[in-house]
Amino acid sequence: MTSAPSDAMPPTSPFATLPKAELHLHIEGTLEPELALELAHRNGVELPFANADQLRAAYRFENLQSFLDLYYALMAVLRTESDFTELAEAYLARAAAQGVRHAEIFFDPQAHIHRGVDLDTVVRGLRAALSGARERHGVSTRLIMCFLRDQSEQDALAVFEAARPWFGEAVIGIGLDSGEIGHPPAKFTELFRRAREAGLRRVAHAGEEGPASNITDALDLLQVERVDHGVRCLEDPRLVERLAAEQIPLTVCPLSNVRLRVVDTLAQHPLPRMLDAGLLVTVNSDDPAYFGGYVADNFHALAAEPALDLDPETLRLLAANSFKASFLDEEARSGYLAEVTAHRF
Ligand SMILES: Nc1ncnc2[nH]cnc12
Ligand SMILES: [Zn+2]
Repeated sequence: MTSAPSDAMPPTSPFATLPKAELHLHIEGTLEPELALELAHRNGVELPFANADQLRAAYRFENLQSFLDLYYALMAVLRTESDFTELAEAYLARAAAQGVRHAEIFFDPQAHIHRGVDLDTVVRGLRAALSGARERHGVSTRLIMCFLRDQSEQDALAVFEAARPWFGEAVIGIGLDSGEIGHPPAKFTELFRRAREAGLRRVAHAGEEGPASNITDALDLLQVERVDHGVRCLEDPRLVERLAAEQIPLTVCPLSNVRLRVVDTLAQHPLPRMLDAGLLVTVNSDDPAYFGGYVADNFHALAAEPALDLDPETLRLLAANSFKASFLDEEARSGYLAEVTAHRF
């Protein structure tokens, strides 16, 4: 049995030290096969994979849904507070080694609550890792609670209300993820209205597999401040003009787009066209354990693809964009931007 290919950069890659913010990262998508098997063993969860190589070999996806099926199934191994701490701690160590200085981390509360793991277990576990991340790893962090668009708005609202005690200090915003086709933003107007009222930041996956109109609707109906993926915006020239004029950030995930067949090959990725159109594009890893690379691996893969023709200054711009698009305050943002400017490739 062969393993799925990896897009990991060589240890000498200059992109490992380029300071960057990661704005599109599902913590559950950082569950590496080795940790999944260890947690399965510890928690008495049976998995149909005998070893990490067998599990990795299953990481070949036809589309978003075929990935999501495995992603949700493997979450069964995450049961206790310390499982979530271990998961987040492993991500932070990897992120630091990839030049990440700030991470706005997604988690999927419904995916845990629906299988009997309560919200406090998840948030307490994640917080135990994130609270000292600045000191231990040099990475500042925020949490963004994502809602599953293929579930009802009623269910989302119940979880939103239960999470209120965590708003502010622990959870700074909400997002919208999971299967995009057939689940348009219009389904979640009340959820996002409540989030606005509660002073939370707002992002949504849109224009990954779904049409460009999902991006327009996420902006108009949900008043999102950032769009996750957004690559299909290019199908609507008026939307592109608007995104450029308003400098609405797009958190693009190149290796994810290849693995989930949003694009056929990295050489055909629309990122250069998005930059040419004046869009505020950032580079992110999405679900790095499943897609063959973390965020610096994404930078490295882009730089190594001749057809994309991205020079080092463009890659520096992408790193600068990641801080501009973050929810950091002005002072922190300008400190990080100065570090990006000073970076030597
Ligand atoms: N790429 C993706 N799109 C939608 N939902 C997700 N959940 C985790 N990764 C996702
Ligand atoms: Zn995502």
